[in-house]
Amino acid sequence: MENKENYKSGFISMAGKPNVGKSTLINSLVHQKIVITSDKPQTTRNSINVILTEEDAQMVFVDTPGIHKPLHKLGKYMVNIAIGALRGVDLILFVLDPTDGIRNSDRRVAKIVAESNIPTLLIINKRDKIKNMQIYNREITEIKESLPNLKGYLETSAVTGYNLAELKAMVKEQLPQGPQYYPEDVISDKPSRFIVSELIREKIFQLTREEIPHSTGVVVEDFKVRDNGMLYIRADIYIEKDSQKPIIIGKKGMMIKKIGQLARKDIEELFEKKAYVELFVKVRKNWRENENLIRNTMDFKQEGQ
Ligand SMILES: Nc1nc2c(ncn2[C@@H]2O[C@H](COP(=O)(O)OP(=O)(O)OP(=O)(O)O)[C@@H](O)[C@H]2O)c(=O)[nH]1
Repeated sequence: MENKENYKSGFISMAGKPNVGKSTLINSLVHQKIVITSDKPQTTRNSINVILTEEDAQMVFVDTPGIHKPLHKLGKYMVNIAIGALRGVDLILFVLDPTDGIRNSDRRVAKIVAESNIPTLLIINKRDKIKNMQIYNREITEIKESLPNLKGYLETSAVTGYNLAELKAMVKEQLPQGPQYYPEDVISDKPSRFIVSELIREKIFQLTREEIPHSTGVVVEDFKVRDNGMLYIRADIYIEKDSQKPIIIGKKGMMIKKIGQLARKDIEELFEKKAYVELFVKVRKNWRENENLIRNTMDFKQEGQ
C-alpha cells in the first residue's frame, strides 16, 4: 500500500435492484470489460472489486448482486453479499432505472441504503431510454428525501457514456484522502479463473432463456498457460436437470460451441493471449440449494490463479 500526498482513495459500493445497470456502469467507468452484464436480472452473483487507478486517486468500485426477494438459497446468499458490501465503504452509488418505473423494490433498496448511513450518490441510469424525466419527479424526490446521507444526484447512461466523466468527478470529490490500496496494474481483486468462469456464465445468460441462465453455475477446473504461450481453460457448467442438458449443448453441439467461442473471444482480449476453452456440462440436482456447490461456483480455488 503506497501513501502519496493529497492522494484520494476509497471503496464505492453499487446498490440497486437487479438489472438497473450497475455492472455496465462499472465497465464503462474503467473502460474495460471486467464484470459481466446481461439483459436478464440477477446476472451478478458475487461482490467483485474493480479498481480504477488515476494520477490523483484510486477508486475501488464494488460490484454487487441486485437486491431482490430471494427464491432459493443462492438468491439469499446473493442478497446477503449485496447488503454486506455496503458495510464500511466510503461511498454508495445507489442506481435506479426508471424505464421500468420506480417501484417498491427500489424503495426497499432505498431503505437499506438509508440505514447504512454511508454517503450516497443517487444515480438515475439509462437516461438514453427516457424521453420525459418530469414524470418521475415525484418518486425521485421521495427517494431523495428518504436518504439522510445523500451527497449528490446525477442522470447517466452507461451505454452512451452520458455524464460518466461527471460521475467520476463526483465520486472523487466524496472520497477521503488515503493510500493507493492496489498496485496500478491490478484491475480486480478476483483471480483470473473466477473472471473466466464469469465470462463463460455471461455467454450462457446472453444465449439461453427462461430458467436456464439462472439454473447454471460455472466452475473453472483448469487454467494454465501452456508451453506454446496459449491459455488452456477447462470448465464445468452445472445445470439442475437432465432436461436442461440438450438445451445447453444445443443441436449438434452448436450451443455449447457458441458459448465457448464467445467466451474465448473475451478471454483472449482480456489476457492478450490465444486461448483454448474446453467446456463440460454436469447435472447437479438443485445445486442452488446446496451450500457446497454454491460456494464452488461463487468462490474460487486459490491455487494457480
Ligand atoms: N439503454 C441502456 N441500457 C443500459 C444502460 N445501462 C445498462 N443497460 C443495460 O441494462 C441491462 C442490465 O445491465 P447490468 O449492468 O447487467 O445490470 P445490473 O444492475 O448489474 O444487473 P444485476 O447483475 O442483475 O444486478 C443490460 O442489458 C445493459 O446493457 C444504459 O445506461 N442505457
